[in-house]
Amino acid sequence: MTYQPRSDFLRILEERGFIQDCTDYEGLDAKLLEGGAAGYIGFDATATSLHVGSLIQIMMLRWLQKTGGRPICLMGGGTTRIGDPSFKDDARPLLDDAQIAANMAGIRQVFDRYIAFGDGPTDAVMPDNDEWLSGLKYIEFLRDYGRHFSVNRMLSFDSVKLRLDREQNLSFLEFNYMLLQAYDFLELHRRHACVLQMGGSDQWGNIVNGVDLTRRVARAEVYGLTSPLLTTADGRKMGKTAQGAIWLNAEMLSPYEFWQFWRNTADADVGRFLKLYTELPMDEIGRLARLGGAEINEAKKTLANAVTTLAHGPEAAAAAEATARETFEQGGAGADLPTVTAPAEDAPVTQLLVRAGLAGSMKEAKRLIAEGGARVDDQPVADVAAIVSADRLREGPVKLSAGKKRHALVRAE
Ligand SMILES: Nc1ncnc2c1ncn2[C@@H]1O[C@H](COP(=O)(O)OP(=O)(O)OP(=O)(O)O)[C@@H](O)[C@H]1O
Ligand SMILES: N[C@@H](Cc1ccc(O)cc1)C(=O)O
Repeated sequence: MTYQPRSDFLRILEERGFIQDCTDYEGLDAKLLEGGAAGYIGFDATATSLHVGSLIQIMMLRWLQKTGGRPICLMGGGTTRIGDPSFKDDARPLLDDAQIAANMAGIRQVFDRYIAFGDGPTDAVMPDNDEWLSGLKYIEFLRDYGRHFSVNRMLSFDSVKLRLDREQNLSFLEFNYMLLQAYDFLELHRRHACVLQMGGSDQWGNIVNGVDLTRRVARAEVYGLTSPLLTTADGRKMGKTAQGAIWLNAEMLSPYEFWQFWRNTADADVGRFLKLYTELPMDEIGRLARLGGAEINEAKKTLANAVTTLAHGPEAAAAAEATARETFEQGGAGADLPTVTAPAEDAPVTQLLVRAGLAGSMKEAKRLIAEGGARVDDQPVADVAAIVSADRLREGPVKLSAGKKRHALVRAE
């Protein structure tokens, strides 16, 4: 984008790499300069935690708060009952009300770490769209709002087009999702004077529809802003449906494993991740990202410490760093390693590797041993039939390793 924003919020978002697209960049900039703008991001309650993909969105809300705006963290209690089809190959499994409530409780805990909630002018609020969606009357909704949507246009958005092009089924239930998310924006505009909706770039279609609906119905100018999607090394969107999600909730991923994820960042991603996921000053990030050779590892530790401190607090970050130091630099077995239990009886190493999640199957475990990648208590395992004895298990936790970086402890039940 050639336009140079003047508002702190957009300047920071732009220089830190958060911006993919905006419905009206200059207009939004002018709105933000008035001060106190309310902006929202919606999160469906499809799991008990958010993950590093949605952390990009949380960081945007955090920057909005830091620069004087009002974050609205919208819980999708209502929309979760439909399931967003955007860029999804199949319909999402339908969750019941109890699951949705439990998921929302988990997600709330995540937010409390990043955003300040309350009644002050920049304090965040957390409404649930079930409040207004569950009471909608079908015919009234169609007459008042449905008439503003063009099916022709809805079908043109990439988020549903791919499913249609592949002739995969898109149910009418899912097709309605876009209308409901659009209606949320209008409702948040009415209730909280919300002027901005943000989200990952997969949300573009849903966001643009909300901007249009609010313009038509409330005759108000509101704005949409999307971020790039964080992808895995093989180019897939990182999310909770992707294998191996990096969760923000300590019950789903220990702070140690979380720390390790950042510590193992690819060299080329260090600068990008420091900008998106930490609040370190830009010149400091520039210096860290330029480090080469072995020194880049210091930058990765700085990244891991900063992101873990935000997610789990400074003590958890320090404990994770200490465990990593013990495990990798001194060859010990840190207490924070992921731990599984096993019966106190002789057990094949292959079975324990699978139990600890270090191998996906017995076949994979055997291959790991055959290739020399498995260790028990830091000693290489040479025999695919090797066992860990009951006595050894009773003595205390056994350390298992797969390659240099993946470790786990097995304790006797
Ligand atoms: N990898 C990612 N990079 C950037 N933003 C993301 C990423 N994954 C999700 N988001 C954004 O986080 C917000 C909340 O997403 P939500 O948690 O509801 O579902 P999801 O993670 O997209 O779902 P799933 O992982 O099941 O595909 C959305 O704005 C979405 O675009
Ligand atoms: N559709 C969004 C979640 C969302 C729900 C309701 C909204 O109003 C906005 C966003 C997602 O799947 O990530």
